Amino acid sequence: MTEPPTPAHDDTPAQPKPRSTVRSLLRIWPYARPIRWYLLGSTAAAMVGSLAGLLIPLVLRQIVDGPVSHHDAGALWWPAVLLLALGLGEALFFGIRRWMLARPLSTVERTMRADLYARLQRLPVTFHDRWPSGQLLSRATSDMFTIRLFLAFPLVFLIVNSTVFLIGIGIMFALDWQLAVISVVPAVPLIMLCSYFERRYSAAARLAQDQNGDLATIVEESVLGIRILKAFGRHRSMAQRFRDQARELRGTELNKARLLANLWAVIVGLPELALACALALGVVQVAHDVTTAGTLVAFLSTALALRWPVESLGWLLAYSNEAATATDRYFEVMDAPLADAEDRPAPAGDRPEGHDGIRFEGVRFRYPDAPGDTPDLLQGVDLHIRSGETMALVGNTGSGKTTLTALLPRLYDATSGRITLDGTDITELSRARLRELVSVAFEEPTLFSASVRENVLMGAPEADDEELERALETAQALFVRALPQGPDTQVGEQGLSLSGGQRQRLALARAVVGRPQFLVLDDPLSALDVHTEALVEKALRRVLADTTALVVAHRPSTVMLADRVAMLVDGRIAAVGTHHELLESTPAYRTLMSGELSSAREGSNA
Ligand SMILES: Nc1ncnc2c1ncn2[C@@H]1O[C@H](COP(=O)(O)OP(=O)(O)OP(=O)(O)O)[C@@H](O)[C@H]1O
Repeated sequence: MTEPPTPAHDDTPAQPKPRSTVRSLLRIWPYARPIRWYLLGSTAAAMVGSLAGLLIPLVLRQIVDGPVSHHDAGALWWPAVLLLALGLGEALFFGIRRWMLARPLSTVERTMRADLYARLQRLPVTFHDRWPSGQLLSRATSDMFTIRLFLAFPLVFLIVNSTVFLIGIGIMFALDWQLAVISVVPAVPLIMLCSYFERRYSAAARLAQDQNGDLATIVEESVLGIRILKAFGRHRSMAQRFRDQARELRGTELNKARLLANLWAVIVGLPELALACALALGVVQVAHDVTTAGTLVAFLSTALALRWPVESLGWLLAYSNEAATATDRYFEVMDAPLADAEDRPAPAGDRPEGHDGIRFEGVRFRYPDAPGDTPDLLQGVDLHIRSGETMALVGNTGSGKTTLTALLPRLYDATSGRITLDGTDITELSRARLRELVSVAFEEPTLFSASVRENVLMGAPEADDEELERALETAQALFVRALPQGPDTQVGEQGLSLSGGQRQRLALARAVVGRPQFLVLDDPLSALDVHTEALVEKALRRVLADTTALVVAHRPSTVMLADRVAMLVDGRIAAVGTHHELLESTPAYRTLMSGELSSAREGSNA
């Protein structure tokens, strides 16, 4: 099993902690509360149906001690009609129980799932960095299903069956206390066994559900990365990984089945043994006229009617346990802390004043799961990007350029130091406001299963067609016009496949459509051919003229878009200046640029 929750971080528990099944299940109550009357009605219907079934043995006693022992066939009519009515009543009320709950339960499931999705959207990137997507997927699907099923069956039947069991035992004591004592003796070992089983089963259930999540992660990764897997001929090894994971899950499921089978054997076996003893004693009692044959029949029928409540106990306990585990897994996500400012109301006057541009002051950063013995990735970055200026950010691979740009829209929060936009600390802005001000285009352009228009207008939902057109023009994404339905063509996973360069241009259009005050571009032209790159650069210059921008650059052509260049070395800004100044003054910059130049040349020669 991969460790969905990583121990080092506080928003994910290291290992499933020992927990109380009841306490876990109680957490579903806020969701179940709106349908409490349906739950109550359904429980009442099941109770009436079960009690109708429990009355049948008493009618049998009347039949045996009356018409049967008196050989009076005529007197059989009414008891027979009563038996039929009780049978039909039992069936009818069980039907009502099912019918009452179906719709309300699907509402509970929908609400819980919607809340989970909303939470996932609000949780910080650090959370998503450490949780495999399959784990989240299985929480949103199979765990939700388990919880719904718990509310539909085990919850209702744990209440109904326990009540029916107690009433049935009461009837048995009323019929014959000696036989009843013999019948209830197995209850003591049964209770002890159930508590032992509960502990073992709960650990196995948790393991199985986590392994299910891991399996979902493998499926998801192989589907998303199918091209890479095929290109590198790795589909067999991936299939082997899947088989290994599936085998582990199978082992855990078999262990669960074994535990359940053992419990079931005892739950069924012990009462049968007790019943056999009661039957033997009952026959002796009837032979000595201590009790009537009708009473013995009624006693045995009641004992047999209680078989289902007792036998179902194992299944109900097992299922309740799985539901408790599913609830724990659900709330692990719901309880994960949101980023600080998410919960903070936006302060009044939520708008930076002045024209100070972007300032990084002593900014330090390390990823929460970075090994303890490694130095901070950013070790005190000081950088001032003047208002209206475009600053290129260069540095070796892995030096932290992307990370530094991710701090601006607060995808991650700086460990210390501060970042200001026109003089306002970004932590004092609401995230919504911050993300209106700062627009980003990442190196990996992600498109969603939606139309081109929807994908681009994510950057400014209220923008009109004219602005959309302008953004597409700026990003040299006019290929959109030639798509089957123009900007309304579906793209992304469920739609038309676009080339890397086309996707990158749409991502760029998304970043510029809202004419943002601050623009962050992470190597925005890396997937473009030389000709398109020149066209995009030309249009981009116009956009950059009106905004304050930080552009991660790997190629000299991208560096040329900028007014000045900052060089990131060992977590600090080692040099700032124009491209030509740095070429003259900074040997490391010269090396970096000549490296990039030669690799660019190699690339274009290839
Ligand atoms: N989400 C993450 N969690 C932990 N470590 C990360 C994460 N993202 C990046 N890193 C690490 O941080 C370091 C810097 O990564 P970053 O992507 O910022 O570098 P970069 O300068 O943009 O590199 P490149 O030029 O190759 O794009 C790398 O060592 C990387 O392994």
